[in-house]
Amino acid sequence: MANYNPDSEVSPDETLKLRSYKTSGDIEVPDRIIDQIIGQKEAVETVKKAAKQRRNVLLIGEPGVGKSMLAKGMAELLPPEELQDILVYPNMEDNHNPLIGVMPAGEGKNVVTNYKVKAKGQEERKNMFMIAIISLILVIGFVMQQFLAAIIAAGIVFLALQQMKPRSTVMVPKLLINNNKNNMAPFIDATGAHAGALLGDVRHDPYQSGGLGTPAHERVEAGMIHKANKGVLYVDEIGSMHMKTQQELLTAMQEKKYQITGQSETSSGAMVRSQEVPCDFVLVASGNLHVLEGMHPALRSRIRGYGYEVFMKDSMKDTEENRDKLVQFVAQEVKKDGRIPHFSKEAVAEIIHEAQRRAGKKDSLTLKLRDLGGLVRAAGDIAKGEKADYVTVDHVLSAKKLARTLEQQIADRYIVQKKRYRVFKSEGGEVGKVNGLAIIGDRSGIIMPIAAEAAPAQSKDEGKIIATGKLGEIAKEAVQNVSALVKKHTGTDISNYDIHIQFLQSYEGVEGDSASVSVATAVVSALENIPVDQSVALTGSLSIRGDVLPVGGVTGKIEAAAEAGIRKVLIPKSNMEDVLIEERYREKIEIVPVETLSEVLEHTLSGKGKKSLMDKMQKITDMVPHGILQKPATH
Ligand SMILES: Nc1ncnc2c1ncn2[C@@H]1O[C@H](COP(=O)(O)OP(=O)(O)OP(=O)(O)O)[C@@H](O)[C@H]1O
Repeated sequence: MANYNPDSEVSPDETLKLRSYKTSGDIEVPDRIIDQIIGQKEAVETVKKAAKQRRNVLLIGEPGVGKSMLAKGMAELLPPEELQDILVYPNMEDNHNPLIGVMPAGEGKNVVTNYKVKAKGQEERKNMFMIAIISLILVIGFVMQQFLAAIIAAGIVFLALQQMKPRSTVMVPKLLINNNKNNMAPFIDATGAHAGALLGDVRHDPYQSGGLGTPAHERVEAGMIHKANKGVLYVDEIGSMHMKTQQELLTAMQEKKYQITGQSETSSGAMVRSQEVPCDFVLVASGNLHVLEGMHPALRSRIRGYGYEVFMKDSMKDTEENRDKLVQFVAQEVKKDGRIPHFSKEAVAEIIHEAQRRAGKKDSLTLKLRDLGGLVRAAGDIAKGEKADYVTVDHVLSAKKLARTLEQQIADRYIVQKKRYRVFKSEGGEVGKVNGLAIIGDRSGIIMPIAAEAAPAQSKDEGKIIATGKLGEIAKEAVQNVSALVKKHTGTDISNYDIHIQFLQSYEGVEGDSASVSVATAVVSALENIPVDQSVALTGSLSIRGDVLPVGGVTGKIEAAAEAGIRKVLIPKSNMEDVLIEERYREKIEIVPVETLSEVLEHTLSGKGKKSLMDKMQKITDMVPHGILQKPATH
């Protein structure tokens, strides 16, 4: 039996249940949203605390890790008995300043109904009075046998009374916020809302005069801040909200009430300003780290001072217990979808395997569960299309092929295009040309060919490094790093040369940080005029000591290389445990871990000149006991 961990969120009984299931249908899904949130223990604890104390929360993290789920879960935890109804009444003394009434949830409707009954009674009494007068005129006329005169007189009196008929003195209030006392506290998602929707508005009235207009109080519209009263107001990407709107949001948060006025200055609604309307909400703001740049400093400091900030995780440790949570996740997603069949135990295991791959680092499971949920649904759809009773491993594997992300599709097309136009080769040798590897998006690998040319320096003083494009800075740094190394072991002084570096058809979204080993190899090849084996691709970051340092996304990169027909791929040794390539690629490609630049050159350079260069390097390494070309010392 698995060891029981006292800190665990799952009890031993539950653990057993999770392990002995046949399909995901046997797994119980918790009712509360907060209990459905997986792998974000600290964030969940914080939100529970914040709900108790009615504190604001700022959630920072990658997309699809459960930020909005946490906000919804928080709304469930807030006490519903505090819910209120809000009414807006006409103000007889100042039509432009409607009055606000607040009462316990559920009562607002009754108040409005009472007013409506009263208004109807008054109307009926007026109509009765009119009918009585007209009837009297007609009777008198008929008695006096003055039929035509009686009818004309009745008509005139009818029109006159209609004109003179005073407006009802009973004006029905408008139910601005209608809650049910059995409801949970409101959860309002104000992501991307403009000022009017967020802060409330007063509609424009084209018939303001002549008695045809709509009374001001009826034109008042509640904002999301008011609808979130006693509940949660959730704003994702808060940094993209207009500064002025953020400022108003802060005011509303501090005051817990906010007057409603017309947001458009040219509208008649702008003349109307209601009494203060309660908006006692808890703000849950979210976004990725960049969001902080666009966030109003005072709003941020308010949350920091009177609330909590949480950095959400994007992966969790690959333990038995956490795998169990993913089992629960699959069951949840199937239940939420409501149309797809449940997963067999093996199919769930395949989803867990995909979670390992997507984490991109060793012993981890991804927590980007929105994307993983997409895979669950895609596999479910395939099984449903086949009228299968449950989802099998094959369905998941087909879904993986089918449900490729945009970045993966771009990467696929890229490989096809680059092959067609021979931007890169996967065989033979070429001087100064290296098949680098890069990542676009989250985890899609692509081949990024790099070309280097070395020519004697044009200027007398010193050669130049000419690297263009978005990745130019990285290239320059790589060449600077490599220059000391090259000089040491080949005796060639890079500064006597102008070195041109080009990233061939590099794609805009490429993260080029891991290209420095490739750049260095291309430069050495160009300087020494030794071809690079084009059936090899490589990735790695180069230190000035000549060590190859770890990089991200190795799995995606290796798969892209295999897909492109490359036979051998060099990766930093310290990344070896992060490799989780799919079975079908294992046969296709040899993965070689490397620790130093000399190992890289050993595997990439080919043909004439290689041996003498390697010998030269060896000699220098022997001469420099703690030399830069040695393997790093292991302690
Ligand atoms: N930690 C989690 N536990 C369980 N399910 C999750 C988790 N994170 C995401 N999901 C699944 O992904 C869906 C989307 O998650 P959610 O909307 O909360 O992400 P988010 O972090 O708010 O993303 P974004 O910032 O892009 O809106 C959820 O409805 C749920 O199905």
